[in-house]
Amino acid sequence: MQQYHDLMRHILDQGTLKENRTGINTISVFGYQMRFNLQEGFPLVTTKKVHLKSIIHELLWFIAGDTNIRYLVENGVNIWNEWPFQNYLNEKGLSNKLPKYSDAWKAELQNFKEQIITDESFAKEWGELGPVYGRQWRNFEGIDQMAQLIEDIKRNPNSRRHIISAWNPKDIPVMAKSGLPPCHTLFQFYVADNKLSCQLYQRSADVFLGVPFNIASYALLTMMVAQVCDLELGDFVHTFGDAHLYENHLDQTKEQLSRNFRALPQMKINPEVKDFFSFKFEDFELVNYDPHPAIRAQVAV
Ligand SMILES: Nc1nc(=O)c2c([nH]1)NC[C@@H]1CN(c3ccc(C(=O)N[C@@H](CCC(=O)O)C(=O)O)cc3)CN21
Ligand SMILES: O=c1ccn([C@H]2C[C@H](O)[C@@H](COP(=O)(O)O)O2)c(=O)[nH]1
Repeated sequence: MQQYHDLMRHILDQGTLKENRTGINTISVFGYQMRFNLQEGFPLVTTKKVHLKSIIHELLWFIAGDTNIRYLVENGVNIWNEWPFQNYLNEKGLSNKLPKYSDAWKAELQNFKEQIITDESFAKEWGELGPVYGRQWRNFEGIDQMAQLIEDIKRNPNSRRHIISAWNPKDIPVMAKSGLPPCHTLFQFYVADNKLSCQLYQRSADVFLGVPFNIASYALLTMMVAQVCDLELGDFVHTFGDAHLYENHLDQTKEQLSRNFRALPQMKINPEVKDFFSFKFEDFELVNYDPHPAIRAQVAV
């Protein structure tokens, strides 16, 4: 995890102060790359505890083509709630009464979450994020990119066209309203020496909160694709556009940088699963994860 710490340090040393739509400024750099050899262990950050359960459920939710937060909330995953919630406040004309990040806003967010679980029609109306990742991966203007990718890797591993794009220009304005235009914009697979590698282009990266999730998610995705295509593991290459630290994450970042690395855990996947779309939560087991304690931080909405 040296590489992740190098990225945080690089931003602290070289980053430029920038404003953005969230109201919380960042320090940011443009263009950066990390590489993780997936044979060396599962790249889950060890200098703070990362909630892997959220990552697995989120990935299965993308793969299922789901775009409503209800499945996530039902499974205790709360990382996507703030965006449909803010949209709900805006539509109901409540956003002035409940200023973002205030205690009243946080209390109302809890109510919103309860209603998503208990009231199916409320979830249908307000829990929908629009045509985000799940939609674009499984139904990009009628194309199931994920199913095609798996078939193409099996049939023609040497191809240089193993790409999935979540960036659908037609849908960007709709996504901007209820969710977010995709941050993990495009990814490509590569097969050499019977090993599968994956590279992600991430246009915008919240390095303290989002990036540990993104690394683990794409490492897991690569392992799943490798298993169903009968390939060994290669590298996960993580390429960034705007990589930033929010100003209210700087103390947490320094705290994390003061901690020592620990050995990487291993991810065990049920070897029986050979159909990419049949993976279930129970098919994944993380072993030997011994992280430092979690570090809390507020997500910028
Ligand atoms: N500003 C921002 N940063 C992000 O990382 C981000 C977004 N927005 N919007 C969409 C998704 C949602 N993601 C998120 C949202 C919240 C956490 C978060 O709060 N993580 C905490 C607790 C996680 C938990 O316990 O489930 C953490 O300590 O990692 C992480 C990723 C990643 N994305
Ligand atoms: O998987 C994700 C999703 C989102 N982020 C971060 C990156 C930015 O801080 C925000 C998105 O805001 P934009 O104004 O649309 O760039 O969310 C992430 O790091 N990882």
